[in-house]
Amino acid sequence: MSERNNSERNNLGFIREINGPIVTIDLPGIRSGEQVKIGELGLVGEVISLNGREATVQTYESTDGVRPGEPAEGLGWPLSVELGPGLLGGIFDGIQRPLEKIALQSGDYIRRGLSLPGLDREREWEFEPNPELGPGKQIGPGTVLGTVQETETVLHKILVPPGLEGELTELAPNGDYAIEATIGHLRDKAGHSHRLKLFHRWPVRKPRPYLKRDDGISPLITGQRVIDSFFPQLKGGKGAVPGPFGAGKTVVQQQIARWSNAEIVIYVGCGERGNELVDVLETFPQLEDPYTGRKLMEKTLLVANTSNMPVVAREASIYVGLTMAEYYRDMGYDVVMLADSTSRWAEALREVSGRLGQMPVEEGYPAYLSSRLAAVYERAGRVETYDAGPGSVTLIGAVSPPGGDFSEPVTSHTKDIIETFWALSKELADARHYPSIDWVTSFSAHVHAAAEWWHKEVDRRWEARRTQALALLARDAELSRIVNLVGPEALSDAQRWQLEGASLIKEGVLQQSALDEVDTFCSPQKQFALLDLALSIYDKGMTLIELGVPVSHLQDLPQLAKVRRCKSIYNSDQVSSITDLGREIEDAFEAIRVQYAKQHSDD
Ligand SMILES: Nc1ncnc2c1ncn2[C@@H]1O[C@H](COP(=O)(O)OP(=O)(O)OP(=O)(O)O)[C@@H](O)[C@H]1O
Repeated sequence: MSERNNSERNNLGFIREINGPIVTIDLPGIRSGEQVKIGELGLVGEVISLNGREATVQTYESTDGVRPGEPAEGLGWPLSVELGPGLLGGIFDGIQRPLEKIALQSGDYIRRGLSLPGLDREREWEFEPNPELGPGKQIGPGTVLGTVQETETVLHKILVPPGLEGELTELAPNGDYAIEATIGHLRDKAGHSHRLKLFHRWPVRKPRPYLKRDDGISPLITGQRVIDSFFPQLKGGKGAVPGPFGAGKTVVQQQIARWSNAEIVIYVGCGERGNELVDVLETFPQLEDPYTGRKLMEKTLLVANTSNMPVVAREASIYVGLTMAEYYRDMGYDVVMLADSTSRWAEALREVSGRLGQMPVEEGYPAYLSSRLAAVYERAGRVETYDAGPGSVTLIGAVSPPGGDFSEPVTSHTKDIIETFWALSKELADARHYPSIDWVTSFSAHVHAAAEWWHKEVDRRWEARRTQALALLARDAELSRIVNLVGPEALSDAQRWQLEGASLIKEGVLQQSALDEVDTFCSPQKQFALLDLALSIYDKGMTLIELGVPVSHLQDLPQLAKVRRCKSIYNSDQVSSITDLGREIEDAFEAIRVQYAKQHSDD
């Protein structure tokens, strides 16, 4: 794996056969998973299978024009990324080449074989050594050697790379250092000295180690009501956003990137259509971090496959993103990684497997689709790091099922793996009900765990209220079917009030416009206040209806319209105004009750 090994080997061979992005090479001593350079152009590739000295390579750049007989070179290490300061704010391609630098060197179209390191070699960073360390201290993987202020808002911890352990013999003083400068020395058990730098490399397909899994509970608050209050996600959880074309996947992901309480955001655009990617690349740098007022990119990095990279390159980009996510997790940060979309990633698997002549199982996908998907999601989690407290990677994958059919293999396997499923619905999107997360087909395995947090931090009735709202929505679906069959006249007053209650939940709580300045974010306290408001009105109204008050008396109340608009009238700091409105309506209901009782006694 080390560069030293590489120079000791004769690592030159030649190309035998080319089958699109799959290239067979003849190279004695090559290892499985090794990174290779293919052809005169030096295209980037990775060995995916070995048969003696013959290796099958998956290339991440187009092999057009490359011929058998051209050279193939083994680099001696697996496909790896560079981890150190300078990642945040960056836009990388699927193999961590910095896209902006590439554009400067080779224009908008990436010249094939272009080899550029992920991290800037020139830039200097002010390193502040860890005051608790000094010569003679025993250090190991993940020990925090010191810090670098990577962006205005993110302090980058410089970690001892996994695999290194021993005695610190020297640690550099405070000062400005480029990433390749030596900032310390470590002597291992065998007496070998290792140089420590501000960065290290890590193979993308190997999950980074940590001390242990951590089962602490902390919800990822996204500020989106249908997510937080109905289908909550915990930090370190695995989620999926499946949705048909145009149902709002991008907006959901952007809202999470922007508003969630994650400290680092990694967005991997693995092979969505070119124009969408352009949209992301243009939008993200404009977004502001509402918590700091600074650019969102200060805590964000983007990985984007460019359209001139072959489909198989999408396969690597998820691992590239995940490795960087784990790296920030190891610094003790809560990271959210958005993968857009895992369907396109799976298509890359399908293409490679087809070219390798493997037996397709479902719709052309290989038998290992589900285990690969599971292995990707397995890298999410909340962990206890070696030296930086708890950290987490929350992985949220968008899924774009062809024709919106959720029974297709990628969606159905994903559903078995993840813990939160935010299913976008075409019907809701067509009705302009946003976010179009369908409350019938979506689910969260985190509800009880999240309830602990909600009950402690917000209100102990949270879980009961959530259950009641979902039951009312289910009742609404049943009643709507009856109305469609026999018309609204067939409904009793109580049933009509149930429809009214469900509509208050849908319009007053579930619908949330990302474009509304006030409503784009909703604090947990405001979320609960809105939910409680809608349900309290429903409960009180039902009591009156049971006493015989006609439903129209209640439906005519002018305050109900305000309940529907409340979400965009009051911001998250004005929760008491929402409770006041609740009281006002309660008084109005009481007046109706008194009047009704009086009428009855007069009769
Ligand atoms: N929460 C929201 N608030 C307001 N408008 C929304 C919301 N979600 C989606 N929209 C509207 O729906 C449009 C389509 O959303 P979006 O681009 O996210 O769809 P998509 O599912 O990502 O599409 P694709 O299938 O092309 O990836 C947006 O441009 C916006 O007008």
